[in-house]
Amino acid sequence: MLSVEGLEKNYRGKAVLAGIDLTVGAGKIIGLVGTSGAGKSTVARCISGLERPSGGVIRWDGGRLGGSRSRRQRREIQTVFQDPRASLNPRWTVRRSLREPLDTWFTDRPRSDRDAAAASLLEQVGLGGDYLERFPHELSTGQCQRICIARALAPEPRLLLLDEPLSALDLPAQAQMLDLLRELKSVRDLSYLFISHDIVVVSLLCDEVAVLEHGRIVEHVAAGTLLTASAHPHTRALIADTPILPRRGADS
Ligand SMILES: Nc1ncnc2c1ncn2[C@@H]1O[C@H](COP(=O)(O)OP(=O)(O)OP(=O)(O)O)[C@@H](O)[C@H]1O
Repeated sequence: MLSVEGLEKNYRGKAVLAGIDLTVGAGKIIGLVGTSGAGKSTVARCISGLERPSGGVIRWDGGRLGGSRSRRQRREIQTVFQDPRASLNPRWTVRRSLREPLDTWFTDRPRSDRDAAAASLLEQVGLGGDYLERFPHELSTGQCQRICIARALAPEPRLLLLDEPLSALDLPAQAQMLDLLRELKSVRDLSYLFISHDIVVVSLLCDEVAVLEHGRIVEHVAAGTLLTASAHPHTRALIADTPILPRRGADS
């Protein structure tokens, strides 16, 4: 489905991405983990078309994803960003935020179908119809992120780029969001590129994980063995820096 080959990005002559190779197959959840500044969001912005790569090739179903993209290419890859409040228009009700992508992508569908689709999207992200008339300031950050996910799902994408979607949320909301992402993937035909600085979260959600350090992928690991059998020193350092993991030999 998605393949990234030798992706490079320079900002003012400084290499931020130095040859990234990444594949997201159908139905897969691929994690991209790294510390702040490693280049994770730059990868997402290049895939989504917000940034023009300095080198390398991005392919979608074998076809090149360049600067100008087909309507189908734009519809099939959607992004969810880190800060849900910044992603929503504060003056729009939830109904309007959900109708906007439906009206953009499905002008051919009757208005009643688009109304029904907005209500259905809301239900799929675990919020009832009484949220339709609310504004973002009347919602929790977790509820705002659910609306952002519903908006991303509205165009019926095949791939979601999830760029730190949990980092604005408290721990209970993060756990609920992980459950929601698993559920959505199982009921819709979706793949995820899940970007996070949190190695525990990626190990819980993903099938495979790429570890990014200073714009290079230093290791690709099966998520099931990420915390126990990863070999690269940077991955071990990320694990060691994670406070909620019990330390071997620590006082109990
Ligand atoms: N538009 C830009 N112009 C110049 N430098 C940039 C630009 N965008 C990102 N950078 C630099 O590129 C590097 C990677 O940034 P990026 O946002 O991709 O990292 P990240 O891993 O997503 O970090 P974080 O988790 O903090 O967002 C950083 O050093 C950043 O300062």
